[in-house]
Amino acid sequence: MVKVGVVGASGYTGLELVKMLTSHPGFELTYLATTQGDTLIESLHPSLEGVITMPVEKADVNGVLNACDLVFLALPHKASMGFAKGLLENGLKVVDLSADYRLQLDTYEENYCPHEDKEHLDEAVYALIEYYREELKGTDLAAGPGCYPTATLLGILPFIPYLDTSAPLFVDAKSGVSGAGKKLSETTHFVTVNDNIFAYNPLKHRHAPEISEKIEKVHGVKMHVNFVPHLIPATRGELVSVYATLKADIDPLMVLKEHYANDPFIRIRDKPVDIKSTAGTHFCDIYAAKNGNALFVSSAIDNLLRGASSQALAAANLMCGYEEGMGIPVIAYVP
Ligand SMILES: NC(=O)C1=CN([C@@H]2O[C@H](COP(=O)(O)OP(=O)(O)OC[C@H]3O[C@@H](n4cnc5c(N)ncnc54)[C@H](OP(=O)(O)O)[C@@H]3O)[C@@H](O)[C@H]2O)C=CC1
Ligand SMILES: CC(=O)N[C@@H](CCC(=O)OP(=O)(O)O)C(=O)O
Repeated sequence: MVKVGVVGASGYTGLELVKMLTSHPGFELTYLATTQGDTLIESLHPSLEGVITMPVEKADVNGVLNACDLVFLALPHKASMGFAKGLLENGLKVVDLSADYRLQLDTYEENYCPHEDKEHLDEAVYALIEYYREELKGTDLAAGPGCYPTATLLGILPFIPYLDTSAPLFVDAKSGVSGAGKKLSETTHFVTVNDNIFAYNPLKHRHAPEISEKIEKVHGVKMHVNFVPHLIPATRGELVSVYATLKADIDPLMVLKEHYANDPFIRIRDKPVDIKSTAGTHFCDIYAAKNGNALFVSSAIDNLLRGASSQALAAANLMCGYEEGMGIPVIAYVP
């Protein structure tokens, strides 16, 4: 068994990791931490009462090094790299869910803050599983993609060779409120979100440069991404609609089916996709259609799982020589 820990265990993605790791056949959960510690996991998450009992420590690099072979960092940006540095220097395997190791240095510093661990940034593998599977098998540092970039890239990457790259690319994304993490804010307040839907940070969200950078890395094509996220009155789930212009006469569903023929966690749908069918799972459901040269691609994921924790777990599986799908959830919360 590989010994694993979760730092940030009180948060939403931390909880999802604990839920999956409790019954994972190849990983033994040996360390849990938050900023304060001194509690039990079932006290932080009463839903775990009767399922698992385990102490939660105050987060500490030496504590992780003594207890774990691999650690998941479910921490906010900036906090993560401060913590990861000491672990990586000591040879620990790290799967980071924040943005700290996702981007090349200039993109990161333009959109976040000065980087505090430049030394390890180049070693990080972007954990968009279907595109970086082989690299993940050989790395000690996986960087979990953002939830919106995950759904967007899985939908649009197969089409990049067929797009008119001089035409605008629009990404219209909708997310459940858990995408914002557990901290309280006016934007995520019940009264703001209930019976409501609204765009936020239109055309200037930090995930647009992440999507552009990864399109360029995979296809060598520079594309400006017009990205508009919306908040919807749902707890979890993300639906991304991409509007693009084709330069070639293709059958969109055939392109998707051929591209993902060997990817068991991508489901190509013949009808428009919905969030509920992926809630609680690692699946990304994708649908596409065209009208002349107008292309519509729609993808749905669970932001907490495929958008964060199950994608992190799939990366950890590959980093430890396990099957990608080991312990990965596939049964949706339906109805
Ligand atoms: N929510 C989502 O859908 C997605 C989230 N992510 C990323 O995953 C990461 C975690 O997100 P999420 O779980 O939603 O966030 P939450 O705010 O729900 O949880 C973050 C947790 O980190 C803990 N924490 C904060 N600072 C520190 C620190 N210095 N040391 C130890 N623990 C700390 C907090 O615990 P406490 O205050 O109790 O100590 C908190 O519980 C973020 O980087 C986020 O951007 C990525 C993709 C999707
Ligand atoms: C609904 C909501 O607020 N979502 C978050 C994105 C969450 C996520 O994937 O991403 P990071 O790891 O990059 O924070 C946002 O718009 O900032």
